[in-house]
Amino acid sequence: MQKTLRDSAALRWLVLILISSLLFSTYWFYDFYGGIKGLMEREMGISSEEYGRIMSSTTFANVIGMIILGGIILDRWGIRLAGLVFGGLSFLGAIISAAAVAGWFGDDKSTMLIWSITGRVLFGIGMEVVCVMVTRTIVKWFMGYEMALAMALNIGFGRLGTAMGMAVAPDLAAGGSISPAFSFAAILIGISLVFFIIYIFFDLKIDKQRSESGIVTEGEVDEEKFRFADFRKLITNRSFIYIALLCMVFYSAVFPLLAYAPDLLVNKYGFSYEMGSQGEFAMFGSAVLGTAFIFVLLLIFGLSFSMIPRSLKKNGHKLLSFMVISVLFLGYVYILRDVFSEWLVNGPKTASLIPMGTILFTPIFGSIVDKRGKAATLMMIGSALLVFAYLSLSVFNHVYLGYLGLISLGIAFSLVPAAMWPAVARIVAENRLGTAYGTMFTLQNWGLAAFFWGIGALLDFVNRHRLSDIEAETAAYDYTIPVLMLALLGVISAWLAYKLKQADKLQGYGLENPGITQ
Ligand SMILES: NCCCC[C@H](NC(=O)[C@@H](N)CCCCN)C(=O)O
Repeated sequence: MQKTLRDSAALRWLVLILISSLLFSTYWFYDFYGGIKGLMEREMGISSEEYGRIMSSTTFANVIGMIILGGIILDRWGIRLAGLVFGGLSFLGAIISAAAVAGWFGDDKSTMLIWSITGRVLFGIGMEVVCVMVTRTIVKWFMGYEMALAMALNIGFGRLGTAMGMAVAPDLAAGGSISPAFSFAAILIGISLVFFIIYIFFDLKIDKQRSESGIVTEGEVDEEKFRFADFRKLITNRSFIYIALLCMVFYSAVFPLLAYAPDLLVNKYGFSYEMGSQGEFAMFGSAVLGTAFIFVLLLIFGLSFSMIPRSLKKNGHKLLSFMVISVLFLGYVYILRDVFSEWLVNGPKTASLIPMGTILFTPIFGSIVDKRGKAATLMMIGSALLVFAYLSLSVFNHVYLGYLGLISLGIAFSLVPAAMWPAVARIVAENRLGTAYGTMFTLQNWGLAAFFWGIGALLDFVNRHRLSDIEAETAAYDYTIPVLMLALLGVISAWLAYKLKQADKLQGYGLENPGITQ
């Protein structure tokens, strides 16, 4: 068969980097609010419920079908045009939000609130369709190759955006105004759109090659009109129903919590919003140096290890690698103990370690799905871990159990997405993936709308007798009930993953089989 651009590994990964920049910037904008919740409340004069309303507004247009419409448009217009239009929409929404908090439309609370919500609504439509578009692009380039790993790395870029947004936003707002944090996040989206424009050249070229070699092209996909019968077939497919419901319930338990996690740590365990005595830059410097050091050691280890002849390695090499990597990791923690001791008492920085951890774990689990399969089982384990995480963070009060809860949450947040998104591409044909992901994201947005707002509203409600003390900073929010409510979502997720495994056995999509076929 004639080769196309996607048969070159280097080009596949380059394309992944180009399109993932959009995920990095839009996830940054989506999640950086969590790092400055307290500051936003003080500067804009809003309550927890109103903060929840702004976060929840990201989903307002999506709950009434905007992503499905976006997915259908994507399936008809193709990646290039849809990417530009919806990427541009997310940029516009971000600019409006930034202008709102800068007081461009007026500096009274209700004007700021209305325009912040307007910006988030537009941003929400754009970012979700961008996410569908990026996922479909990965399928186009990686199907039959390392698709789960590519999706996991792509999610890793997004998580890096989430983590950095949460961790850096308080520093950007440190001058006493939240406005720079908003402008910076909006500019990032603009820069990533430039990367997407570069990608368009590769997309044009591969489509030309695919049509020359008789493979179905974007153009042919576009010509196929969206048929309602396809949509009906999709939403009556048992495996698709379970995976879509799992997507809704699982993400409702995770994304909203991230928007409150820094505040939870500050209020429950007495963490702070400010950094300690050592100074940001000294700490940042030692973190970068320490990380560079560990990479050099790993490189030396990798190189010397690859020189050992195969016959000598046998089974001992796995144990040896594990031991060396553990020692290096402990050394890393030891060298950076000052950095960690300051970070682990800071709410936004500690919370940012959750998405940060997933950057490492999601590709590891993605690679396992590629090579060994077990996607449905991994989704069950991930959901069960969520239950443990939320019990630790709600009914118990010990800070070490809190850390353990955060680690479990990070692992769950890596396991389920790493297994879920490639699994959809097994259940649904490539030219209907836009509609399938769009449907899943719509359900997900229903859940997010309820829980982004619901946590804030419930928080205000269960703390209603001490709201004035909380405002005067003489009392703290009690997060027990809102987090316990999320543990229940974990139980439902585990059940849905189990039902998915059963449905797959009947329908034979092979979700438990390895993904690499070429
Ligand atoms: N290849 C990407 C697959 C989707 C990953 C998934 N993203 C979503 O669910 C988005 N609808 C919402 C993103 C919100 C960002 N905080 C994910 O796991 O991130």
